[in-house]
Amino acid sequence: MLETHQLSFHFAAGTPLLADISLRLAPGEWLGISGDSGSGKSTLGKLLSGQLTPSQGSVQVDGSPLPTRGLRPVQWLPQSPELAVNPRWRVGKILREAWTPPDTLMAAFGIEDEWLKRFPSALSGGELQRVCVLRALAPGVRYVVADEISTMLDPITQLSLWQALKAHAEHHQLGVIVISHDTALLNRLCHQQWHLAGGSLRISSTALKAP
Ligand SMILES: Nc1ncnc2c1ncn2[C@@H]1O[C@H](COP(=O)(O)OP(=O)(O)OP(=O)(O)O)[C@@H](O)[C@H]1O
Repeated sequence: MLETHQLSFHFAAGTPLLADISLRLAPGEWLGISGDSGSGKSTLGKLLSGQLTPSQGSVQVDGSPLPTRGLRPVQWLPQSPELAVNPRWRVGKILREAWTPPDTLMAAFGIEDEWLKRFPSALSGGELQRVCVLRALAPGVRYVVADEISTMLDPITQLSLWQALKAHAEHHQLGVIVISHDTALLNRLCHQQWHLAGGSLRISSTALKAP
């Protein structure tokens, strides 16, 4: 179970951006988060994955705090994949630094062998995004925060990315948080949906889908 307990956060000398956020996500469950631009969705994603430290409260996986070193059990996937990779490494090294995915998964995510020899700048944003999503699915990862990951993809690639992630998540009981402005996407994918406004999360879908 991924849980936050009364999580609060403010940037240095700022007013609180997030206040008393408590949420729970079970393995295999999908949770959607919407909210206006600047409401703090990406900041929440970074807190959940351990990339930022809460001002107050905690994030726990199965009752334990997030580890401070080694593999992060909660992976945050940002909208802009080029910010998440070393531009001086070839794509193959970027991917295999995390793990070596089986060929079937490479195919499911539409990743071509030939890309692995290139540098990130020689891939399109959508191609690099798929590499980054697959990189985040290394064994030991339990939860993924997908922060507007499909915004830059065409509709067909978008669909195949979500199908591949869904199949993998079902098989490995991965919990997924989808951050998006796209209500239709959240309705389609998520068991529960929350809306972030004024620093607080409110349930935005009363009709919770069965996981
Ligand atoms: N390092 C930082 N220092 C100070 N303020 C920051 C920092 N990073 C983000 N912010 C501010 O925190 C607020 C929330 O940012 P965040 O990126 O979490 O919003 P968001 O809801 O994800 O927005 P969007 O939908 O536009 O991506 C914004 O007002 C932003 O300017």
